[in-house]
Amino acid sequence: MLFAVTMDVALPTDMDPEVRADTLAREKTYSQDLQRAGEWVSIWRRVGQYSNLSIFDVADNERLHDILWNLPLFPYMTIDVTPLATHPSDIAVG
Ligand SMILES: O=C(O)CC1=CCC(=O)O1
Repeated sequence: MLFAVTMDVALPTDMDPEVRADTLAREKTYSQDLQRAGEWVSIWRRVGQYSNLSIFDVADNERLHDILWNLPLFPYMTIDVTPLATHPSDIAVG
């Protein structure tokens, strides 16, 4: 199942710099492991925002929820999920 997910990040301005650096490093590793596994298909920076738009290809809603819930940055994110269906005009479909 394909999903488009936006993640808006709002880190506390008074966050301890070491905690911030550690959280961001863990987020990167977590994301890249899932990209290598094929579930996190792509990640794009939304221009001018501390936000990304990502495409996920996962087994079901529960798997996506599990992935998002365990993001190291989850406590500092506003997340929006859009389930995707094939468009009949997609030339890859015919
Ligand atoms: O968009 C961001 O910076 C947050 C994020 C999600 C995965 C990642 O590596 O960074």
